[in-house]
Amino acid sequence: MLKILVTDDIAKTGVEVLESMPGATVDVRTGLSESELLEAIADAHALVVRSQTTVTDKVIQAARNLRVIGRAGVGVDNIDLESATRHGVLVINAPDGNTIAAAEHTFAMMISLARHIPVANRDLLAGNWNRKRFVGVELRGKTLAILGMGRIGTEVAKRAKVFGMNVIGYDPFLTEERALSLGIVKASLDDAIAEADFITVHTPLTKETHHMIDAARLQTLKRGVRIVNCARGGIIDELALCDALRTEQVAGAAIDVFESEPLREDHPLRSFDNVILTPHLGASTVEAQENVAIQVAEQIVRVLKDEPFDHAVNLPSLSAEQKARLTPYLALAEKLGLFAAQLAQGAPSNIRVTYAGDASAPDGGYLTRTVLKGLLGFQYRGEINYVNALQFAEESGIRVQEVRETRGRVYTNEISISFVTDGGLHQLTGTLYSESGPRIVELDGYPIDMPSEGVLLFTRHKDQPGMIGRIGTFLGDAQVNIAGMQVGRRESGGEAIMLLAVDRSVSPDVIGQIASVDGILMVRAIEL
Ligand SMILES: NC(=O)c1ccc[n+]([C@@H]2O[C@H](COP(=O)([O-])OP(=O)(O)OC[C@H]3O[C@@H](n4cnc5c(N)ncnc54)[C@H](O)[C@@H]3O)[C@@H](O)[C@H]2O)c1
Ligand SMILES: O=C(O)CC[C@@H](O)C(=O)O
Repeated sequence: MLKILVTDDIAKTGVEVLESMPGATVDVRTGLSESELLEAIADAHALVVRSQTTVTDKVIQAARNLRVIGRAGVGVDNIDLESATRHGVLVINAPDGNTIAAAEHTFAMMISLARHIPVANRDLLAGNWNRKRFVGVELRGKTLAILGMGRIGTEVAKRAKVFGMNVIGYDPFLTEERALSLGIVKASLDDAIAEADFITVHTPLTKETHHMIDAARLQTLKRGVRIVNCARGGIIDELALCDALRTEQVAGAAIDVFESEPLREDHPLRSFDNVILTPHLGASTVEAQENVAIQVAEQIVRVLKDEPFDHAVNLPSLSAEQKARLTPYLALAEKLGLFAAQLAQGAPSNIRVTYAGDASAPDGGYLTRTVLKGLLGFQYRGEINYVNALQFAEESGIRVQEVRETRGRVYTNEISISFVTDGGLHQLTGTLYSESGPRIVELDGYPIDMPSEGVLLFTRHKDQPGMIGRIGTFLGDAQVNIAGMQVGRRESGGEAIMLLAVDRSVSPDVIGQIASVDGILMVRAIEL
């Protein structure tokens, strides 16, 4: 039975999607202390969180069966991604379900700030009627700097244009062409903020964006600027912002997200009339919560069912067309990796994977991850998967190289692995026949043709009379039937290879007997 643990409040519709998965139990337990979380996650196969649960390295290490962490939302800064990747745990999110909610909240904050709505409301409820005190400013004609022109930044830009604002966008991935099509101006960070009457941030929180607006930058802004943060606490230095509010360098701020949440009761941001605070409500609409809960739940189910999934945060993303093209090659790549592991019998120091012809189209590294999953996963008892394969190789000092060639040497598509171990260099090539599926077509430089499945016996031996007969006799005596045979040699009397397809596993005793035959240089049982 698979266990799906949900530790933050997600919409009921999302929980229902999880509950509809046959063979799974869903355990919804919110508000857990760290020790309760460590206990609950120990046997969980999937974890679903929003932003309240902090998924640390300790939590990931305590999770013996964890395959996937789903974030019902965008930001994954509450998840230790590095640890998840190292432990082969997939992290997925729901990237677009709350875009509109967050953009609308940003706009609500900006208008409230411009027109003093929260403070005027409080004042009126206190019994006053102060029309002169709350004269605001218009958005029309003002300059808005948007830092981070992704999904939410783009939606904010569209709304700002409708309000007649001049919009400047800063984002390393913003092209002139896209800026033009949105009717905004692309600028560097410092140029964007220098002229702004309003600034809003929409980047993730990363090492680069942490305190992107700090004390020094606040001093370079136009006096009287208004600042909105509905992205992540920590992008703007909160204490520096408080100083700039005190000196009136900043005329107002609207903040939804904080460096530490919940915001502590004595935080200085709570003391300003011209500061609007909301408790991380950017994504809190009925629609957004349904969207993200369903989106993440559907992907969790797909991951647990070993079906193709979307929105992986710690794997490269692929288009539907790339996925469809890649699927048959994944099987071949994994079989080649498995074959290589059993051929090598020792850790490789160098692995080169060459993709040729139809197999060489860009794939975000998935095929190489799959080769490594087969190769290293066999040697390290399955602890390697698509998520951690490259990192594992790197940390183990294994040099992995990818080569792409437009044409195969013999076939229209080829995947070749060459790898070096203490025992020497091996090379293996596979291809995908449209009629008969994945085949092994080259082994250590000898052309062969075998399906990449079942039980195989590989020998390298001296090319001398009687070798094949003696190997056949050992197998016959052990009741192992031979289903197919490929032999190859470069010159008579030199070295030769033989690859046998057999009907059942060959015991280590039989392998030992074959290895002891005079003239046998290498023998391997290979199960694919
Ligand atoms: N308040 C909320 O409840 C709420 C809701 C949703 C999202 N968010 C936050 O908003 C952020 C943005 O969400 P999104 O859906 O637009 O994400 P997105 O990935 O679509 O956009 C983020 C953009 O930031 C840009 N960026 C990254 N580093 C940058 C840098 N150093 N300088 C400038 N730009 C940089 C990226 O290029 C990207 O275009 C999320 O990371 C999340 O933390 C908050
Ligand atoms: O879970 C939430 O409500 C917040 C989500 C938001 O911060 C996000 O990054 O998607």
